[in-house]
Amino acid sequence: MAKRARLIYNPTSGREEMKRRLPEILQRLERGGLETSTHATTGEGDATLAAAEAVERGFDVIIAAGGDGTLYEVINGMAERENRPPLGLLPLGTTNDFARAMSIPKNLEAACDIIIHGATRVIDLGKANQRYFINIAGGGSLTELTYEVPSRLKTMLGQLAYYMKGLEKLPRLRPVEIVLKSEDRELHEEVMVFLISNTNSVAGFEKLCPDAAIDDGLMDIILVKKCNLVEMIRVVTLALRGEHLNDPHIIHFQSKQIQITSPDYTQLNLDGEFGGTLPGTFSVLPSHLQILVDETGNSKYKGK
Ligand SMILES: Nc1ncnc2c1ncn2[C@@H]1O[C@H](COP(=O)(O)OP(=O)(O)OP(=O)(O)O)[C@@H](O)[C@H]1O
Repeated sequence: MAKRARLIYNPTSGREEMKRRLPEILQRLERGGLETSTHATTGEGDATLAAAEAVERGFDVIIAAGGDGTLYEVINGMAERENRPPLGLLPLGTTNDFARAMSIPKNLEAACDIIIHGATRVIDLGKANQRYFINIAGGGSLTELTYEVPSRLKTMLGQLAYYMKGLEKLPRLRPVEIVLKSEDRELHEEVMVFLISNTNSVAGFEKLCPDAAIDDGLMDIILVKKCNLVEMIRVVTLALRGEHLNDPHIIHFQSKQIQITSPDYTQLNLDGEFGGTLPGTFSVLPSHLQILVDETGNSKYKGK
């Protein structure tokens, strides 16, 4: 019997690619044995409602087509429900960190074939207060830039929009004071940024947390201590090469649960989206979601 799939797609994502390619994608999924119905998201939060509804309706597969923002909303709709079906990804967005971490190609035919093939990998999810994240949670002035870029600008300029916004923000960097408590430590620090990572590749930093594994039941915590602009640029440059962990401005450790408080008003960024403010309790939900992946981990379309 054919499986029933629910394709939740963001029509504005990337360069509105889904608007053009939907018929061809549906046909490919259908031929591969997935009877697929669609939900086009209408705006912020809609993918969360659509994903929750898809679980309730008992679909065999949920497919998130969009960027990391759409994926974040979809996992937030699924995380608290029982009988969560496997989740497939069609990466369309400006940033597809999670898809990249899972070696899911941007080539849509190849990504459809991975979904059709049906191999799954069980992964951890992160929880930040009452919300969930799949890639990374963070805070501090550096992380605020991602959700300041309007969706329309992102569609027009793609990745460039982030960098422009990032450069504009650099002179405004200021540290925040935090108290971080985990199972085995308590830190009082002034930090430029704090990151809590589930995967090892984040926003162009492919070796941000070399030890982070998506299924190890642990989060990787990275703090960048207070520093000046020149030091900050040095840390970022080292981080791009994956050589930052021994820098004196970096604190790095792994944990299952942490609490962070701050006397400063500090926004949280979850997978690139606004995620409330501190105080925050962050934890891992081990083996919480099945992702449809290329089981060889070695797609011939890799990187395309
Ligand atoms: N119909 C819509 N119109 C405008 N915005 C939408 C619509 N549907 C969803 N959104 C919002 O668009 C945001 C960004 O979406 P998404 O991540 O898929 O694409 P992106 O902006 O291309 O990529 P990324 O977030 O990876 O940079 C989501 O946070 C979502 O709330």
